[in-house]
Amino acid sequence: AILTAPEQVAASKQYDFIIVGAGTAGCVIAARLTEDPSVKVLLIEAGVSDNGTQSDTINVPLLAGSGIGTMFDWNYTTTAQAGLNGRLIDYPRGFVLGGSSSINGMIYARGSSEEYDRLANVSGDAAWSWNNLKKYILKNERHTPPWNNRSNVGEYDPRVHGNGPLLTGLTPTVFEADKRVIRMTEDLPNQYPFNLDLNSGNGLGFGWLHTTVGDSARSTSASAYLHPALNSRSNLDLLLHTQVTRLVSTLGNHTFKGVQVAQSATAANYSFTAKKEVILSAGSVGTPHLLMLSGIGPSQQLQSVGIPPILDLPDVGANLQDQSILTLQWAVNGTTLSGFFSDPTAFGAALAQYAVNETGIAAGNTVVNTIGFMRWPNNSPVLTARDPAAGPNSPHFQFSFLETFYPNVGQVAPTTGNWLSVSVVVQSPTSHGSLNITSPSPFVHPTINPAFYTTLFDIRTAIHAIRTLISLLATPAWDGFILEPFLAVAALSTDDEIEAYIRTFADSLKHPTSTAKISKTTDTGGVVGPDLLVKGATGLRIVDASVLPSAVAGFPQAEVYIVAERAADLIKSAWSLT
Ligand SMILES: Cc1cc2nc3c(=O)[nH]c(=O)nc-3n(C[C@H](O)[C@H](O)[C@H](O)COP(=O)(O)OP(=O)(O)OC[C@H]3O[C@@H](n4cnc5c(N)ncnc54)[C@H](O)[C@@H]3O)c2cc1C
Repeated sequence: AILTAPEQVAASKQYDFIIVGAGTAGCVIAARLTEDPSVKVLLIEAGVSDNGTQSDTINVPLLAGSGIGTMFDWNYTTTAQAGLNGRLIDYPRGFVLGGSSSINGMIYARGSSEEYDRLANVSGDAAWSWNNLKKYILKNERHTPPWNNRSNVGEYDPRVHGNGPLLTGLTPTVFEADKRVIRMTEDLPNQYPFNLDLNSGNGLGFGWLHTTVGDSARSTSASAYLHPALNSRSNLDLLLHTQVTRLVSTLGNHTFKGVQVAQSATAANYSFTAKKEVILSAGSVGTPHLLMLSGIGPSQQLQSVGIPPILDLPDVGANLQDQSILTLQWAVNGTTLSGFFSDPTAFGAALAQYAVNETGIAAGNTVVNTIGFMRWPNNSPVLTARDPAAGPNSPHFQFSFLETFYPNVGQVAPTTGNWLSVSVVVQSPTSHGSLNITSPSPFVHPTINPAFYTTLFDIRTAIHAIRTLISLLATPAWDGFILEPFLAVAALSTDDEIEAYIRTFADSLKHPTSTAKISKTTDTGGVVGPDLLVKGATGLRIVDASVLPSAVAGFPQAEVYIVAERAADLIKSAWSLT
């Protein structure tokens, strides 16, 4: 059942599990646990439905990205970023069923197998390794053809895709820039190798991008997992528009099987108790915030804002990692989507066509179809002290090829010409920030400091990536296509100039992780053990991006889905469920 107010939860109902957050991970857990008809689950989501008047913003692939800053977003902001000239950065997180999977950029790239092997090493549990996770990797996702049934032969490896509920696919339209990327991999395979499938565990090279688009619509954790379960099962209740404000320690000790909820700062509080476990899936911001509100975290910090500490876990909120993004733009000779995006009539016509029969440019992934993952050369001095990549076959930086002028913060897109933008991402940053609590009120946002570009490695890697990109676009594959760089790009020559560009324009890629990170059972640090149970607590597990040990070697949503699939089995096995 879908409930919209806490008083609708029947007092007589005894839930086995309470899941906090119907986001990417939370919907997977809710759907998998309720496969056992004997289990009763209450899923609590602070945000809104994905099936309302503005749900096109979520569902129409062309509109990906436009949920940012709307009612579907928690609308967080970072602290002033010392590495970005003191700028404050918008920090979106999904405030809607499906969580961030409903407002994200839809890229589905599992990345390097070494990422998962690192998870196994850090947690001391070999079951988290790539090879041992194979079942869950395939259980989550399914490749589907684009709306126009364009053949994808040679653009992906069907053997590495499964038969799961989440739909993914490749672009319905190939652009000139995509052809040039592939030609470059044919011309210079040693420098720029072709990667047949970025979901195969091979984390390096250039290839076609899978996005979470299937049947002409965005596929989310809610559309793929939650709604089918809600539609067919009576053992799952979803409580919407309701924030969990505190975890309650039921026995007056470290057993956290209760939650307190409210619909606003002034509304009444209600409490619910789980018979078996509370599962926190509130995301890399929501999860550490809620732990701290409940007295679980760095004791001194909690005391300083008037929260009585119950469980001292200094790593709650610490270790925040994120990846940053900026773009460089070139005028090109050939049609891109620049004209389409600057023509409201054409844009409107595409949406009108979509409304009629879910076809056309609005029905598939559009802006970015090809991507490349690269490393520093292995003998680079910058790697001498420590290589932060997940392993020797994992990337340090990444390029995405965007079929339009993609402005950096504060830039305005030219209204004429055809443009190619390439985004530059430092994939394995060494900067670490933190998330801190400033008030005992659950309705006051925590402070979020990703600490972008506060290490020499990160700035040197971004400079190296930009230089690599400029020389990449000078290879023969791009002849006759690239006309000239945009003004701000043309001005880049010295390292100082490139560094200034980075600090002026870098933004968040919106990939925060590690604020409740996993560690070995025997480690004193970390927040959860290999079974994702909170260290020192009973009845409390965390399943979301916050447990990941570091910024991911691929794109995070794929890993979150995979972790959640295995976590569901861990929970089932702990309680002998089917
Ligand atoms: C704009 C944007 C673009 C992105 N682009 C990509 C991309 O292209 N590819 C990719 O792989 N990743 C991308 N990401 C990142 C990716 O979406 C996230 O890493 C992933 O979805 C996180 O999943 P999660 O389960 O940890 O959290 P979420 O999916 O964010 O779920 C957390 C849920 O908990 C709810 N919640 C929080 N606190 C409470 C509370 N106290 N009570 C009740 N409910 C609560 C939230 O409302 C939300 O629904 C992007 C993210 C954003 C925001």
